[in-house]
Amino acid sequence: MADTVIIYNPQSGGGSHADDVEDRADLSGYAVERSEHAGEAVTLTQEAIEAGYSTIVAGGGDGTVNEVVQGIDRADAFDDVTFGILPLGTGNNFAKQIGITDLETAFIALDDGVRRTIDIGMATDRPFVNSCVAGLTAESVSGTSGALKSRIGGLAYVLTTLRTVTDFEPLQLTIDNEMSDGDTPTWSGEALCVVVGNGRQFAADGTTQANMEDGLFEVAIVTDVPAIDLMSDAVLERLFGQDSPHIDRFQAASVDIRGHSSDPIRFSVDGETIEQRDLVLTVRPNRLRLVVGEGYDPSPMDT
Ligand SMILES: Nc1ncnc2c1ncn2[C@@H]1O[C@H](COP(=O)(O)OP(=O)(O)OP(=O)(O)O)[C@@H](O)[C@H]1O
Repeated sequence: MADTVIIYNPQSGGGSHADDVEDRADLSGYAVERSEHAGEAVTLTQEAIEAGYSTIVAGGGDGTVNEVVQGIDRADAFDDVTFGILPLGTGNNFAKQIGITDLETAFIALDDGVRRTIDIGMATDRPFVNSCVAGLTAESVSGTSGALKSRIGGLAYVLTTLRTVTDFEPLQLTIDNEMSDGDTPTWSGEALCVVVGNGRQFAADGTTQANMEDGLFEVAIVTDVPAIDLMSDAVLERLFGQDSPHIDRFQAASVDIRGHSSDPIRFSVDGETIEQRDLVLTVRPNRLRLVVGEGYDPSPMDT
């Protein structure tokens, strides 16, 4: 039996890749399981693990990545399997961050590439690889310019959302953090959004890469936005770039977010929306064994 299975979403990225995927998978001797409806990749992953596959590949976009990671978690198999990605979605945001830029690169990495073991985040009992955003969510991902992203990192996604939102009520929050030195500071106040990043695009120091193997989240609290025209990238960069007075940035091993109002807060956990008043986010250090591309630099902050 093959030891690698591709959990394939034929609808991702608008479809039309089925033949390429099946042919190329055949060449490498990988099995393919197609999902037939949203959410099915979770159960297909659990079944594949039960059947004995040791490398589980999400063939799709960020939604499929999310479902396969949920499946690995539900099978309690982080210690047993390696996770890979074929970037077949529209955005492929997470795949790009780990050097998996296109289909052929992905197959080369699966066949013979580097494996790293990265941190994952837990939003209570829901695993995430990229981010959890409270408040404003990154709805305008497609409208985010690459240039702005390369200058202010993953926050660019959230901040360009500000252009489409006119009446967003700030959240009243208390946030308890556990820092790497054991300190547990509390933040309390009004925030437009809180971005808890695990992925490489959420860099604490304003660069575009964060370390995904350091056991820490990169946290950014956007505290206020001046009432000026945000349409130009230059304005966003000036307001929210390095040392911005409008953002508090820090690293933490756990983040406990509690709303002051009785209304629930909207959280986007790797793109899935949940609504609740409180949420505890913890890092599970070095938890997910991952197939990465050549562009993946394990500790970009140190270079
Ligand atoms: N057979 C299917 N038919 C319809 N929807 C499906 C099917 N299989 C999976 N899905 C759903 O499609 C959603 C979107 O897929 P996915 O994220 O893989 O691609 P995408 O949206 O094109 O890419 P990205 O998220 O990277 O922009 C997933 O959340 C999944 O639940």
